[in-house]
Amino acid sequence: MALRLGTRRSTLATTQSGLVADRLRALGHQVELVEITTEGDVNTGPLASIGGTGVFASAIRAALLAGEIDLAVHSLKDLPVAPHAGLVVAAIPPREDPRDALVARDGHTLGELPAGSVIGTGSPRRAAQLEALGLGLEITAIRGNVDTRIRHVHDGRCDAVVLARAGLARLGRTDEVTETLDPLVMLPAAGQGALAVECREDDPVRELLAQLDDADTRACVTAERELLSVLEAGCTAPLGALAEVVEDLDGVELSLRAFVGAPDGSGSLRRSLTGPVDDPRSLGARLARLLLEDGAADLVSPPVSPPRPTIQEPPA
Ligand SMILES: NCc1[nH]cc(CCC(=O)O)c1CC(=O)O
Repeated sequence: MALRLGTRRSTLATTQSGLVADRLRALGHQVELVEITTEGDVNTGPLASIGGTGVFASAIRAALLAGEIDLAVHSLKDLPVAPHAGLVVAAIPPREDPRDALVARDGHTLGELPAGSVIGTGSPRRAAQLEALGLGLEITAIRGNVDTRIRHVHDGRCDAVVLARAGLARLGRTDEVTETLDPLVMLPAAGQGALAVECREDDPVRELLAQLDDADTRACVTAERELLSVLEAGCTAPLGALAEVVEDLDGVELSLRAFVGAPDGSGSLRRSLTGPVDDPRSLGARLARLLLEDGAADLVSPPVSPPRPTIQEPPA
């Protein structure tokens, strides 16, 4: 019997699902794609107001638990960090380029865009990092699929947009990229560029899917997601995180860099640490604690002003 792979209908989702289906077919399995409509596809309001990026995953997870499909492919960055009861991420295949990319008018790089240029992004993380550069760029909120967002630049509605390079690569659109943003300037979302292959926890298909897992990618995204989870940043908070397997004088290590910004661009923090590749969780947690010690909590959720002391009326 063919494995039923549940996917969202967007071109990016079906392309990503197709990549995983092809890998499974190459291992000798039959796979059929089952299209599922999610709330995030139907509702075009700002993501934050319709439940965050988790809206993309929830309908698909329900179909998995109901036994309507056997596996699902998610963009890992859209998958909530909390484990889902009854489900397991059976494989994290090799990651695509995790960096963000600029698509700007006239082939411009970020540095070439004059002050006052309009940058379209619906991502608080991208907006906060653009603000932090202090270039006088104007951020305007946009949503929509990759094609729609690129069209905003060709239409002249935006001078530039920022997109995940991985999405553009999978769709064969990297020719639109005018600058791939160095992580020193723009840290990607935790898990960006990576896919998550999910199935039911007790399904034997789990073993088969595990063959698609890439150990280095899993270590990197585990560190990034642990950081996210400890910071309790939630899916729309301005947080960037990138882990990489690096080789230094001591041998192979995991390097983790993070950015936390205030939603209004009023402040930001960048920190980095390295740790052993075989303990990515500790690295993520350590960097999260360092950021918290240095004031990240005030950026992630600005402290509410303490209630004014009230004068107690003496009992009558
Ligand atoms: N939030 C939408 C989304 N989810 C995954 C990708 C791109 C692919 C990836 O990051 O793996 C995108 C588009 C984008 O951010 O430009």
